[in-house]
Amino acid sequence: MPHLNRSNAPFERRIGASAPDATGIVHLGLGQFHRAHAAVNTALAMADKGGDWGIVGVANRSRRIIDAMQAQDYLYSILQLSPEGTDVQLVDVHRKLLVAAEQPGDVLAEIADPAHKIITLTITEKGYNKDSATGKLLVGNPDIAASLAGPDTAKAPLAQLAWGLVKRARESQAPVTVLSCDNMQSAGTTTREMVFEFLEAAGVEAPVLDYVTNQVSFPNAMVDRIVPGTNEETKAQVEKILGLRDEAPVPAEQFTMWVLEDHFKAGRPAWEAAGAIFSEEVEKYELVKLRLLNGSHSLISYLGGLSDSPTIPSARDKDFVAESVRAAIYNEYLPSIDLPTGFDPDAYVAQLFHRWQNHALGDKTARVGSDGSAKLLQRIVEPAIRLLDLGEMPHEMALTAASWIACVAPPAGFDPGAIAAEMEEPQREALAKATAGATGVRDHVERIMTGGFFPESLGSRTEFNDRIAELLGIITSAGVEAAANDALGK
Ligand SMILES: NC(=O)c1ccc[n+]([C@@H]2O[C@H](COP(=O)([O-])OP(=O)(O)OC[C@H]3O[C@@H](n4cnc5c(N)ncnc54)[C@H](O)[C@@H]3O)[C@@H](O)[C@H]2O)c1
Ligand SMILES: O=P(O)(O)OC[C@@H](O)[C@@H](O)[C@H](O)[C@H](O)CO
Repeated sequence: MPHLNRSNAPFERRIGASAPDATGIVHLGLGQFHRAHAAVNTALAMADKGGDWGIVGVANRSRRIIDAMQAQDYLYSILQLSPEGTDVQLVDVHRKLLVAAEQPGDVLAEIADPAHKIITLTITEKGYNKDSATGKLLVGNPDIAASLAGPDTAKAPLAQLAWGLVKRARESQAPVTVLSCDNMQSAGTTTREMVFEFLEAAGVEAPVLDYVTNQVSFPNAMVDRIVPGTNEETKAQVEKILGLRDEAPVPAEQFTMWVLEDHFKAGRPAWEAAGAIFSEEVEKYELVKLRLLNGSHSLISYLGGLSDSPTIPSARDKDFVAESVRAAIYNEYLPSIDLPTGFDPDAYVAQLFHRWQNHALGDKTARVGSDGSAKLLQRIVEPAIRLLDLGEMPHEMALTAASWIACVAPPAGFDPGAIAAEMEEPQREALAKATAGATGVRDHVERIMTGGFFPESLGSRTEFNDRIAELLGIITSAGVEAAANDALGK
């Protein structure tokens, strides 16, 4: 089977125009989501309105995607999977690819290059190194600590960004925009805070701080498209449709949404031509998405993981999962959000349930359930505290926490099974250490909730910890469906 490249790529499958050779964007975190979201929007914007917005893509450590894309003249496929059908489209928007671990100096030089007007990020929630308990930069994190000494030591992506901005400040002072495309509340503001804390901890000179204050913007943005991991089946499906071998395709649902603040210091692609929405209510959209979609997604993944559902749609098909998610959304998440103007929550929720039923996409519960310690902070803390303050018990937030604990930090003697074992959890070891020798399920929960994994404002709520422990006890003794029914008051 011939490999995809520029000479054999079918023109009619191309998304938008080919990018020009000139690059205007540097992207850190060349993973699945960037390639199916910002890259696609940028190609579409340039097809309609032009601009020198080719992308320099930076992978963190692995050469896998880069080697495959380079062998294909930077082209790759989006395998769009939905109940309505399957389609392949080709993206041609990257013009240079780097691996940060191998070319750290080159990454800083690309960030500092005045031709580059936007630095986009998908470095994952944990990549911001924000302390769960204090909200401050984790200066003690080994990668951050090692990166503080100087630009040559920059290991973490956040540090590469910060040292790249220092280089830019010292060389050209050219204005630039840093655009986080990660699932975080106040994503831009958070990025700015972490960058500033890093620069202050590194002791950089005052003019650099002035430059970042005045010449670098950090707009907030809400990003949305369900983009699972690639596997051999993805490649086989693309091959069948295209008649070409693509080693770097990305599966994705059809739905896509991007809401951004229009605060760009040095211009931007005409993303509105691709359907992006520019709004001053972005933080409200972020909350809607992080709670209704991502918060529910976490709950589906942990309930699914504990009931042998390998995919989100197979979990969502279970009545007790669907009922739990509806209760979480309508009783606990929605009342916690000041909705954007004109927003129709029922239509949004109906659309979510439809998206979660996408068996063709087959998004994995293990993917969605990964990194829970970084993600649940964005999702359950405020809605839980809100209800507790009103004297009500947030049963579904407690169920989310209990099922997460059951999956990644199970009490002694409980085996959550193979799907839970597949979930990546950066705090797995720390959680195991914190709970070692716990005297029972209540003590186990107490050690997690007060162990620095959650802010004290939630961890200190005894009544919430009691409820988590009750539900965790039911999960371990009678199973997750029984716990979900208990949370539903059945
Ligand atoms: N996949 C989705 O459905 C989706 C949807 C919306 C938003 N997002 C956001 O995009 C992020 C990345 O998702 P993805 O699907 O591209 O994942 P991915 O695993 O394909 O890519 C993650 C990228 O992040 C970087 N990274 C990984 N671990 C890191 C670490 N410990 N520190 C710093 N950087 C690290 C790597 O460079 C990697 O290329 C998510 O965490 C989320 O915030 C994803
Ligand atoms: O990407 P994460 O790791 O923040 O969360 C997992 C999923 O909820 C998420 O990837 C969704 O698929 C995505 O946020 C949809 O836009």
